[in-house]
Amino acid sequence: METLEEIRQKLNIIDTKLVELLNQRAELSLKVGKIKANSDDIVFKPFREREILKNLLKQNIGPLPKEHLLAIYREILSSSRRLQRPQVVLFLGPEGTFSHLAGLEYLGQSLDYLPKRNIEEIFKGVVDGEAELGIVPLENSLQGSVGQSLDFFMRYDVFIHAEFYYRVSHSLLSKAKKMETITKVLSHPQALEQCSTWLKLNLPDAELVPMPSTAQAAQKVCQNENLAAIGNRKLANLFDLNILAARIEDLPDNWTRFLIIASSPSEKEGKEKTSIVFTLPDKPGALFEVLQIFARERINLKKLESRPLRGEKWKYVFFADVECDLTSNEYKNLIYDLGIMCHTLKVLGSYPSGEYLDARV
Ligand SMILES: C=C(O[C@@H]1C=C(C(=O)O)C=C[C@H]1O)C(=O)O
Repeated sequence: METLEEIRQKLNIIDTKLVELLNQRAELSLKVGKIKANSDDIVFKPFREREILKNLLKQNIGPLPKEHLLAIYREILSSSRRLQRPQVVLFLGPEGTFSHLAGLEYLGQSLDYLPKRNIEEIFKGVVDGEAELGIVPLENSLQGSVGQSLDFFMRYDVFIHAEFYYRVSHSLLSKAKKMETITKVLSHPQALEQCSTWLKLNLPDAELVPMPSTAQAAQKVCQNENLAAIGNRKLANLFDLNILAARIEDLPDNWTRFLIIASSPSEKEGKEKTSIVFTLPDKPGALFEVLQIFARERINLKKLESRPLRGEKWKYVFFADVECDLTSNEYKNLIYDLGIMCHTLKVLGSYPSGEYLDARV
């Protein structure tokens, strides 16, 4: 059997080779960066990245687990983008929110994450060029759409580049080491609600205190051992807290869909989903005609939601996701027909269909 010393020597040799290869890769990223610098092309190419990850998974014969390979590569891609150009991404703050943690997992650590106080500031910042990218929460599998995000797509000139799904799983976090000392539990009202059965069973006497975000709750409980916060388990690292209980949500299959937005449209090919917003003339069959076009072309409608049209009472704007690339040439005539049927029509962008990132891994 090999001795520990021998194995360590082999690891050293492999690490040396890995560093060499990573630097060769970085050289190529810098070259790509120079090419992109001569155009107004954005650096982040989600479709290309997904192809890379897919191919890697095919080649991986183990024993490295798939999740580890993906996590390592997400950081390699993050660094590659950063080498091409410094990248700022706006998210709904403060630091430690689900938006922030989801973004870190999807886009990696090499970006500058800039917190914003509300969703509108994310849209505004992207349009004004304060950042190349923004992360916006669009909908939750249990609670439905984030109405504000839908509304701002109507009002700001931004494009969707990618979507991904992030698991919402809650932990009980505290400076205390045991649950017995906890007298108050702090969190965002939705998180408290999502864990209400667990709380009744395990901390029936604790006072529940609503906070503006799970991240602010985690920050606050650092002050006192009698307090606990509910939020993502990663907040434990961020705020140096203990995880007293994990996966305490009542319904475990809880996911939030996030979108990555930018101020210019996405790359040209290989996209699987398209989001549009439209308003309709006030006449019988107006929505039916639009849906009929999709049915005729055998295009699968993944989402259709109406929202009040700002400034015009009892008028509505529709937000739809379809399962095809409406920006491709193939659908030129269809877009033309839709344009005639709709009062206003805006194609928000086409993008690859999203991955499910499991924060519990
Ligand atoms: C290198 C590129 O830019 C980015 C980085 C990638 C990489 O390091 O492989 C892939 C896609 C882009 O998000 C590219 O566009 O090919």
